[in-house]
Formats: sequence, structure tokens, C-alpha cells
Amino acid sequence: MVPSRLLSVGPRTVFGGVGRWTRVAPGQLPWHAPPRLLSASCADLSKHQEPPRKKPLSEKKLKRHFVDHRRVLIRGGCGGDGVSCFHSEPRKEFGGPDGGDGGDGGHVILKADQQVKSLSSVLSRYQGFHGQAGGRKNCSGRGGAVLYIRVPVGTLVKEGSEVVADLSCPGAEYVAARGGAGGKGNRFFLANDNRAPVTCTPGQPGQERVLFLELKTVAHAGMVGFPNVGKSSLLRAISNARPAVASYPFTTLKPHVGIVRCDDHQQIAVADIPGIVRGAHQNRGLGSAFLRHIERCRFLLFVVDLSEPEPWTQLEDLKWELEQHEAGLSQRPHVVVANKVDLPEARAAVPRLRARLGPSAVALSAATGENVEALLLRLQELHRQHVATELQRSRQPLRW
Ligand SMILES: Nc1nc2c(ncn2[C@@H]2O[C@H](COP(=O)(O)OP(=O)(O)OP(=O)(O)O)[C@@H](O)[C@H]2O)c(=O)[nH]1
Ligand SMILES: [Mg+2]
Repeated sequence: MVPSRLLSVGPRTVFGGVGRWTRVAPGQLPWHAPPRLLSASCADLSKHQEPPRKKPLSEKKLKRHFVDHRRVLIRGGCGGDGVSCFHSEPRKEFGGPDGGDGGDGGHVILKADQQVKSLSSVLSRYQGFHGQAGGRKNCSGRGGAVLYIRVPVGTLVKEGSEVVADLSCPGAEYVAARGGAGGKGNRFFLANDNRAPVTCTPGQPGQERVLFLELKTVAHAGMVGFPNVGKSSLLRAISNARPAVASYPFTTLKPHVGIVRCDDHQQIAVADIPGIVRGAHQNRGLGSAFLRHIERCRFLLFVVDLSEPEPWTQLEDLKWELEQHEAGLSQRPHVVVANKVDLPEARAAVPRLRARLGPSAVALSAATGENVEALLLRLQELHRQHVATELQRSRQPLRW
């Protein structure tokens, strides 16, 4: 505590460190007491009662948040060197070679991990652990430990344009760079015609590769829609996922996968991806690069905002953007979800929507939960169809 009599004097004298007195100007007090009346500062506060608005992010910044591809330079660990030395013991003149081999360098392995959600945690370069050099008395060096790089499930590994691995199952591994072999000690070169070799070899350098990692989310269903139509709210309503919901566009910047548990103990994975805008294929909004996340989805959920005028035009635009990204993508089995039916203008638009898109469109409200069961039934039906088709083709259906 600063003594109170020191507070009231003109050019003030206060503590300026431990046990020192310093002269400071009135505006430079070390504690945060503005030299004003309390009532004046209250009046100031009342002027600023509105909470500070969040600055809208620029398109460039938005893209920086969204990490679904990475270029990585990976080097395996170097092998340890072999050693050249001779056994040394009193009264034993020619003890023979006893230089041990170096340990092998550690591999670098990419491992699919369900806990990892994006490639943002993957660094741009990795170096594996080196092997230890060999030792005296024929001791081999310790091998380098394996370095695991944890990547999200659904990561595609490319070298140049060639796909070298597809880590689509949890726990799947790919040896990205092999560690170098350890060198040989001079004991290794002992032969009948050479009883005292001095040769030893150095450890080999580890493999070096430049790999491109590309994340393609694996889920049964992919949600596609314009920003702010309520995709994340819908995922919250039907699954255990808790993506952020807010009334500004591009709240979702990376895919979220929620698991819908059905009555028949089936689990359906639904992916919520960032919103698409008109002209996304020309790199508008967040672009259409994240549409790669629905490439692997077996069926689609087209989400439209029913409170907007002519919501069916949204569906046409969405299908157009999907076709621009990959031909035939919009033809996948799908269900049209018209959200925000709790709003009066949206409820009034239901008959027109049905006239345009047929009775299969599901009008619901993610906010109130109205008619969400109808969507769950449709999802179950689509899932059943997917399982049947995969079994017909003698393939394993996607399991979560
Ligand atoms: N009235 C009403 N509002 C809703 C409903 N569903 C979502 N909203 C509101 O719509 C706004 C956007 O919701 P989000 O779930 O963030 O929308 P989104 O499609 O995920 O948006 P992006 O992530 O930006 O693409 C929020 O203010 C929600 O409260 C609904 O059924 N009824
Ligand atoms: Mg969202």
C-alpha cells in the first residue's frame, strides 16, 4: 500500500522499485488511478454502454484460418556412425577389434488420429530422431525413436501429383520417411585374412521427401448451404457436435463432424462445412476449395434458408457450384432441408417450396427442433441405401 499522504501532493513521491524513492510526474503514476473524479469516469462509461462490435474478417484472413492442405518436408533420422577401436586389457596385447555399430535412424510416420481436426497443427518440416553412434566393447548405438506426425482422419498424402497414401481409417499409418541405416563398427569387418580391421562406416542419412497433405473429411452426409442458413445450428440439433453459431456469415471456418445416433444403433456422421457463396468456384467467399470435404460424403444435405425470398434459387446455385467443383457431385443422393420454418415468412413459403421442389423437401427449424425427426428419418433411409449399395458392390460401408 502506498501511504495516503503521498497521494495528495503535487509532484508525487512514490515507490519506484523495492526500497527506492523516485519522483514521478502526475500522469505517470504506477498504479492505475486516473487523476479524476469518480463521478466523471462513471459518466464516461455510460457513453460507451454498447459492447464493442467484432470486426468483420477480410476474405484473406478467413482463408488463413482454414487449413486443409500442407506442404511438408520430412527427413528420416540419420543412422549413427560405426566406431573403430580395439579391445584394451592389461597383458592382452592384441585384443581384437571391438568397435560397435551405429543405431538406425528413426522413421517419421504419419498417423491418422480422430482427435486431430485440421492440418493446422502440422508443421512445415520434420526431422526424425538420429541413431546413436556405436561404442567401445562392441556396443551398438541406440536406434532413433519413431517420430509420429498426427494428422486428421481423411488425410490424403501426395508426392508430386501422385497419391501415395489415403489415411481414411482411424489409426492408419504411413511411413513418410525412413531412417538411415546405422554405420558398421570395425568389429563387423573382422575376417580370417584381416584380424585387425580399422575400417568403420558412417551412418546413412535418412530419407528426405516433400509431401503434400490434403484433408478430405470422411463422413456419411455433407451439409451444403449458403452462409448463415443455419447449418451449424442444425448439426447441433441432430448430433452431439457443438460448432459455433452466430448471426454473421462464415462463422464456420473448418469442417465439423457430428455423430447422429439412430434408434437401430447405427451412427451417421454428418459434416458441417463453411458456407458457399455464389461464384465460390471463382474463389469468392472462402472459395470452393473446402468442397473437397464433401467429395467423400456418401449423401448430401442441401440446407436453404426458408425465410429468404425464393429459397429454391439457393438450391440451384448450390448445385451449380458443386458441379463446377466436380462433375456429378450434385447428383449424389440428397435431401433438401428448408430451415427457419419457425419464422412467419418462412412458414408462409412452405407451400410454394413444396410446389417447386416436391414433397421430399423437409421444412424444419433447427432453433426450435420442429420437424427435426422427419430429417432424422430421411437420414436413416439414405444411410440404409448407402449400406445396401456398398454391400451389393462387395465393399465395406463407411463405419463410425
Ligand atoms: N429463427 C431461426 N433462426 C435460426 C435457425 N437456425 C439458425 N438460426 C440462426 O441463424 C444464424 C446463423 O446460424 P448458423 O448455424 O451459424 O448458420 P451457418 O449456416 O452455420 O453459418 P456459417 O457457419 O456462417 O456458414 C444464427 O443467428 C442462428 O441463431 C432457425 O431454425 N430459426
Ligand atoms: Mg456454421
